[in-house]
Amino acid sequence: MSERKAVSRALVSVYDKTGLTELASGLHAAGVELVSTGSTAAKIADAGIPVTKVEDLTGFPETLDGRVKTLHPKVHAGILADTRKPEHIEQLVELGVEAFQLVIVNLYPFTQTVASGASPDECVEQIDIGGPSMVRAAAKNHPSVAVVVDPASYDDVLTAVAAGGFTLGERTALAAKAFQHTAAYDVAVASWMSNVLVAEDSPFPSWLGAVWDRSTVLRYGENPHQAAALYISDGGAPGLAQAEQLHGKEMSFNNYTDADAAWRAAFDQAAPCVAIIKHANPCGIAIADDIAEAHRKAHACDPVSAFGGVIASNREVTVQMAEQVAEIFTEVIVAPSYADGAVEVLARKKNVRVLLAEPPGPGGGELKPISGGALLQQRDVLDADGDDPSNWTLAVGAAADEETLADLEFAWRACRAVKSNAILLAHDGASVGVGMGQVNRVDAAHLAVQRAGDRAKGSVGASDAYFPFPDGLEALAAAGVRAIVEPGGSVRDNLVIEAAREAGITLYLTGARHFAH
Ligand SMILES: NC(=O)c1ncn([C@@H]2O[C@H](COP(=O)(O)O)[C@@H](O)[C@H]2O)c1NC=O
Repeated sequence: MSERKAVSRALVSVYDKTGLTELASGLHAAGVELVSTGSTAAKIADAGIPVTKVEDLTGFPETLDGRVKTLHPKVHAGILADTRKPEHIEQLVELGVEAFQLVIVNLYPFTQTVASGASPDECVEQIDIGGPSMVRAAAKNHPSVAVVVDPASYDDVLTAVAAGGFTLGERTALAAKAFQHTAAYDVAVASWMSNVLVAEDSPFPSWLGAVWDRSTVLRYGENPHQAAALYISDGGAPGLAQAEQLHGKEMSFNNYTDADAAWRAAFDQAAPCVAIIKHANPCGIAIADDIAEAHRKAHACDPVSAFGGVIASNREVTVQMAEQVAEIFTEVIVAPSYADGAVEVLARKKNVRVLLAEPPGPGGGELKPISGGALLQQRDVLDADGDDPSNWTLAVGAAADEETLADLEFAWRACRAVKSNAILLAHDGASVGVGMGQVNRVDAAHLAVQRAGDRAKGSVGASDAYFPFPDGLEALAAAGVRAIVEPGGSVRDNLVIEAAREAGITLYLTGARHFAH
């Protein structure tokens, strides 16, 4: 273990004064001399703890509304002197500067000020300059100085000081944290400056900076030879990545991607809904008045594929639903809450991962890496005019009755959870046949019909994009599908509509498309 470096002098300058008095009192009791800025020094002094004001150290008043407080060689030479070098120590003596071994700083609340809707001038005033300068200086000089940016670490600071100071390993880890902190701060400032303050006629930011914190190292990635980890975005809306695991084996990479798809699919429906996902595609989606019933219907769509599936529920999981799930080999179940006793029922299976998550947040951007760059798009949400049946165009056939229209709407919303080319057949609020991920639409139609079997007859169908030729619609009609909803917009729409007329089925056009690749 590396030698500890004793702390005899600390510079403390904090905006967030949480735990400050206890920290200062502990440091003072350990014989550490304290130097502090304006209101930090005032709070320490009010607690009866001796402290030197930075102005007394520099002989220069804090000025320009606090824009200049610690930006002074007497402060920065004291932080930056590499005390491993005798010549640095000699220079400090010549200049009458004393070294710091500990720097404790937290920064002006820039992000919170922007979020409060403050004016540009007020936001600019909350860009901390002196603080990051001290933090970066101390972090650079970690062989000689320990730097602390998080009030939650104050107990550890007092423990380390009492133990004779920080080890080099501890100082290095603190320095890395400190640079992460200033980098994240600068990402926030740079994003605001370049994308908010500099007005540009584009819905997309001219500059993208992101901060991700590693949450968990996963056992492996999509395949066992791929290493993988889960990261959480700083400041983003909470979702599946922050889910609390209530039971079961460690989540895998594929569990996360499937659970994410299931989560989105379940919340695409307003009624109580259960989505069962395998390999990012639904093998069952259903709605019902009761969540256990929705699960029964979703499972019935394709019980073979639902084996080892990932289940999402958009309502509290009841004990009854848990009893049903416990009968089936399930990899993951995710829900916004669990009724008393439901987790215990699920936990009868040792391995099933039981997750509690916040419902998916609204809209936002979606970043997709490609070689050499990334694509950014708005998240696909089901709120286009064309997603509302009252805006659909009846292209041909008898207008759907209330029940049929409800099924068509369910199918339309469920279909967008299916990888394209996608055809989904539904009956009574449940998928009965799903044709997913085909490289042409007619094959997706055949697959949906094949999976539905006898259930295709009398069902309704949804297509995530238009039929480029009549053949896909004809395949559905031949299997007995009685009403279809699709975006329309093909140059051959007239042929598709004619095929629907000949088959005697109802065809609605939405004008909206929901590809999922
Ligand atoms: N200008 C400076 O020289 C300067 N030095 C330190 N600060 C910040 O002032 C705050 C502490 O000030 P006070 O102790 O007055 O509350 C800290 O958040 C610190 O990061 C400064 N403020 C802004 O840049």
